[in-house]
This record gives sequence, C-alpha cells and structure tokens, in this order.
Amino acid sequence: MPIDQTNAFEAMQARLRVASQLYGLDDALFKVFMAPSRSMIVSLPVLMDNGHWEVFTGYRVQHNVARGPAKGGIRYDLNVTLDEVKALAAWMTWKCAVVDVPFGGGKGGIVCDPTRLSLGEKERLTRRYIAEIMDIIGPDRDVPAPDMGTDAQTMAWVLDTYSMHVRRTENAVVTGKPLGLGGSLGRAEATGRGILITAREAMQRLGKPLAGATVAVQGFGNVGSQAARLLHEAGARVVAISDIQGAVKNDRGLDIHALLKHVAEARTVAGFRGAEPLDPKTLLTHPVDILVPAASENQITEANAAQVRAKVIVEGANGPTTPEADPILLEHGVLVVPDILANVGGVTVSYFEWVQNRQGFYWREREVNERLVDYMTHAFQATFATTDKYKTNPRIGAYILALDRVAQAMRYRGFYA
Ligand SMILES: NC(=O)C1=CN([C@@H]2O[C@H](COP(=O)(O)OP(=O)(O)OC[C@H]3O[C@@H](n4cnc5c(N)ncnc54)[C@H](OP(=O)(O)O)[C@@H]3O)[C@@H](O)[C@H]2O)C=CC1
Ligand SMILES: O=C(O)CCC(=O)C(=O)O
Repeated sequence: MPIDQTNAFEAMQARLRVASQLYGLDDALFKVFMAPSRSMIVSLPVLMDNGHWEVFTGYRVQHNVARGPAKGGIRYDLNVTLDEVKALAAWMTWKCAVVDVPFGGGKGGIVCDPTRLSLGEKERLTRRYIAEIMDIIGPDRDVPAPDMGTDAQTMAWVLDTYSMHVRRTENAVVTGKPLGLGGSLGRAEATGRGILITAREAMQRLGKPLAGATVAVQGFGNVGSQAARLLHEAGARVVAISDIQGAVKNDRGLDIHALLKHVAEARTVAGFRGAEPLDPKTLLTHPVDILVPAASENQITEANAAQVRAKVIVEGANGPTTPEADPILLEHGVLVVPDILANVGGVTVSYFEWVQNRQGFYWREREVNERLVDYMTHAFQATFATTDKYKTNPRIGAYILALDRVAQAMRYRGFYA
C-alpha cells in the first residue's frame, strides 16, 4: 500500500520496514517497533494575558524503553500532530541506540505558535503541560529536552514544576537546562557540533577536506545557527542560509558572527548587509559541497531531490527527507548522513548532562566536547560498517545498527520471539 510521504510516522515505518527485512528481524519484534509503547494526549487550559482561556492540545509519546528511560525533546509548533510526535519518539529510540547511550525514545509536543505567546503565557502553558504528564516522566522514566520552539528557559520551568510536585529539586528530570540550574557546558551547541563532526567524517570518506568546502544551511535556529558557526570556525565556507522569512547568500562566505548579531536584533537572516538576498525555495538546490537541512520535516522530496547539487547532505533536522527522495539522492551520488546519526550530538550531551546531574559532579567544556567527538565518531564508523556489511545506504545502515541494539535489549529482557 502506498504511504503518505509527508506523514512523518509513516516515513519512519517505511524505513524501518526496509531495514527489518534486510536484517531479518522476526515479525513479533517488528510489530513492537512499528508502534509506540505509550501515547498520552492532554488538554491544557491556559489563562491568556487578555483574560480569556485557551485550551491547547499536548502530547507525550514513549516509543521504546528497553534500553533505558525514554529521552527526547518537547516541540512547540502549530503543525504538531500525534503522528509527528510518534515519529519523533521513534527516531529518538533509534538515535539513542545508534550513538549507544542508555536511553529509549520519547518526544513531546504542544500545538501552539510559540512566537505569538507572551513569556507569561508560555510559562503557564509549560507548567500545565508538565503537571499533566507528570506521572509518566522522571529521571528514571522519561527525560524531556528542548526541540523546535522551546529553549533552556522552557526546560527551567519543566524542572521547577516537576520539582514542586515531588517536593525536592530534581534536576535530572530534564536536560538542556540553563547552566545555573545544572545544565551542561556544551549542550546549547551540541547538535551543531555533532553536525560538524559528521560533516568532517563524511568529507573524509569522499577524500576531501572540510576546510574550504562550501555549505548551505536551511534553518537558523538552535541547530542551524550553531552548525553554521562551527562549520565556519572550522574553515568551511558557509555561502547560503535560510529561515522562514527569507534567505541570504554570499559566494565568498557569510560572516556568521556578524549574521548572528543581525539575527539577535532582526529575528531573521533577511536583510543582512553582508549578503545578497536569495529565494528561500532555491536554498536546498544551491550549488554547494555540503547541505545541512536544519529546519523541519519533508523538505527534500521527490519534487526537488534530483536538483540537489550538494555532494553531502548532513541532516540536522529530524526527517527532512521523504522516503521517495532517498533513492533519487542515491542515484545522483549524494552521500546522506541520516538524521538518526547526524543530529545525535544534542541527545549525547543531554546524556552527559543527566550523568553529571546524577553524579553531582560537573565537567569542563573541553571534557564534554572530547567525549562528544568520541561517541559520535564511533557512531559514524559503526553506521558505515553496518552500511557496508548489509550493502545498503547509510540511512538503512543506521536503522539496522539501531534496531539490532534495541532488539538485543528486548531479548535480554525476556522478549523471546
Ligand atoms: N534542538 C535540538 O537539540 C535538536 C533539534 N533537532 C531538530 O532540528 C530541527 C531544528 O530544531 P531547532 O533548531 O531546535 O529549532 P528552532 O525552533 O530553534 O529553529 C528552527 C529554525 O528553522 C527555521 N525554519 C522552519 N521552517 C523552515 C522552512 N520551511 N524553511 C527555512 N527555515 C525554516 C526557523 O525559522 P524562523 O527563525 O524564521 O522561525 C528557525 O530558524 C528540528 O527538526 C528538530 O527536531 C534535532 C536534534 C536536536
Ligand atoms: O536532547 C535530547 O534529549 C533530545 C533532543 C531531541 O529532541 C532530538 O534529538 O530530536
């Protein structure tokens, strides 16, 4: 039966089906992995600044907890749906297994436009959400973190609300917190740093240096901006960047530090003086060595995949490529570093943050970054070794690596299929 290419959960299932067949996964485990183990839907009444009440819908999904507590971000966006959160939760299961941290997969979301909420409204919404999902989260159950539309301040409200309910300060309940509340050095830039690490590895596979390589980045939020900055600092030439409102280009290379200052005031890359305007629709097909989609799902599709001119795609976003686009990119010789490998930097440093909280002993930034390089280069090598072993592409290679590790944990725990 044909799948809905833009349904993120069906897109995840399509890749899982291919990987399971190639790996020879038994039917029982396949059925377990095809559905989340728990989905919670909550209604969130919030008093708005204008005196009216709004009722928002929120979700928390736990896909699989065989390897440890569920782990995954909270997304605030108008396009959040249950199926999207189910996909994001499953991808977290696979990511944590690919990078071999002892977590399962979870994800949360609230249907809202965070740019139209005041700080007070966002705080009340977050507190109500955490109160509602309180029974299924916790340091040993499910540990949230930031995703699109949420940040360190949101995580501070998560910590405070949970702590008020359990009557003690419990900072290991959430990661991506402010440093002064038990956050980890290096977490804010970790997803971007992971993109730098995997981009370097991918270029090395092609026998090319990262220094001097041209880069285009879609999205200039937490992930895109940090990836652009770190790639720029590593000597790559970031020539094009977009956000929702516009795109800019400079063939000689954008001054990312100046662009960050511009965005801090203008809230968009558009209008940046050190660049020319670019049609945002052409960002993904801009002629570059490395393309970093770091915005949202379903950006590289059957409609534009053949026009992609990058040699390497490093997927900062979750699910930026539809299943139909996969074979087109492969046919055009594009090396895709899949999301469940490329963007694991965030959850890896979240794991380090959780470990530090539980130890009560905090690491220097250098230690965090060195450990991140170690975890991610291992994950990259393991993914490509699996890809070669099964004679497949890196996305399916990453799925096989992950499902093998999760299946092994399930079998140890007594799931004898
Ligand atoms: N935060 C994290 O640690 C992790 C995030 N991810 C994934 O990375 C992606 C980005 O997350 P994050 O950076 O945290 O989110 P943010 O909300 O911080 O930023 C999202 C960025 O994407 C831009 N954007 C959204 N849609 C489009 C579009 N169609 N075209 C161009 N730009 C667009 C936004 O533009 P504007 O500023 O104009 O709104 C914004 O710049 C998501 O898929 C997320 O799930 C993956 C791993 C970890
Ligand atoms: O840091 C984390 O725990 C998870 C971040 C996240 O939501 C993701 O990797 O998609």
